[in-house]
Amino acid sequence: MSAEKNTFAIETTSLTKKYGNKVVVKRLNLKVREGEIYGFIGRNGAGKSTTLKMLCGIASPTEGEIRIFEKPVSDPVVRRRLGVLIESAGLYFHMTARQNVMMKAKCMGITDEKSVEEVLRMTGLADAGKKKVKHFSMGMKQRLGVALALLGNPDLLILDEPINGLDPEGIRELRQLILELHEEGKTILISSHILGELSKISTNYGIIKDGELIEQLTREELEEKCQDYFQLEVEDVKRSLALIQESFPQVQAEVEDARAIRIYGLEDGAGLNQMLIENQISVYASGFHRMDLEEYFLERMEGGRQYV
Ligand SMILES: Nc1ncnc2c1ncn2[C@@H]1O[C@H](COP(=O)(O)OP(=O)(O)OP(=O)(O)O)[C@@H](O)[C@H]1O
Repeated sequence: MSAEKNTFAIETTSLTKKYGNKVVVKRLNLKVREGEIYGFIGRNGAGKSTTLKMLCGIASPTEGEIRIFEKPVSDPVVRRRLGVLIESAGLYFHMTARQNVMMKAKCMGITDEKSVEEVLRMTGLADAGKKKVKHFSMGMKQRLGVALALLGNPDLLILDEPINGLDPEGIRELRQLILELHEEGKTILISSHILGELSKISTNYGIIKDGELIEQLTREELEEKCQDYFQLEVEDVKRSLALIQESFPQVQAEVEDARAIRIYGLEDGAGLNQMLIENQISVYASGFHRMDLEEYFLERMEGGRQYV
């Protein structure tokens, strides 16, 4: 993977957007370093698209500041370094892929045909021939949207939900393309609510909930958080917790629901079961689990667990 640098491709300070009285993006301090694939994750309506629109200059912030490559987003130099795929990619359905790309190239003042061929090749559309966009699969349309975003060879790509509507093959192709672009040194911000997919490519994550950035973390930090745990289903959660804390003071235990407890940092699962049984607690089920990334994100977006 390409090396991450220490300069910021995107940095926002207290970025806020209100629609009427509703605050949909709240004081966001988003930081994306050059060379990262930044997975921007949140449920539908969390504020992802609104944030991305502000980053691209499509929507104006109510408050706060945005810097792209350490310059204001309005700077024309910044505009040229930015490629964007947001919502409907602005495709002309009665035209072919090549005609669409040529049209956008013309609007951008790009006259050399090589650039057009290059983005078609990179997105696997060079052989789409005379087929009109209206006959394209969803995957082809998304790839064409990415091709348009790639015109002008931008250093930063902002892709809003590019996986939406793609079949597994389309997802695999897009993933491959994003990884190749990253290898070339591009910084990529990609939003999605499909967590499993993002976790296959992202080097960094930002989790947005109700307009607030509740966490930013690296892939390594995330993997560390997805540690093994021991899960117990017992008849008396409260008494079990007290007994666990007394007998295994080094572990961290948390209530999952009315019957289940999660224990981190435990090595001797059998010993813990034995201790509970000796104390007349019925253990219905127990075993070691590994939290996957999806589970972690869901818990963060649902407001976290209750630690004891
Ligand atoms: N132009 C607008 N006027 C009023 N409210 C809006 C407007 N655009 C978005 N919103 C509201 O802002 C909130 C955040 O929407 P946004 O589209 O940014 O979320 P999202 O995380 O991208 O979700 P989705 O994946 O569903 O697009 C939602 O409650 C939405 O209804």
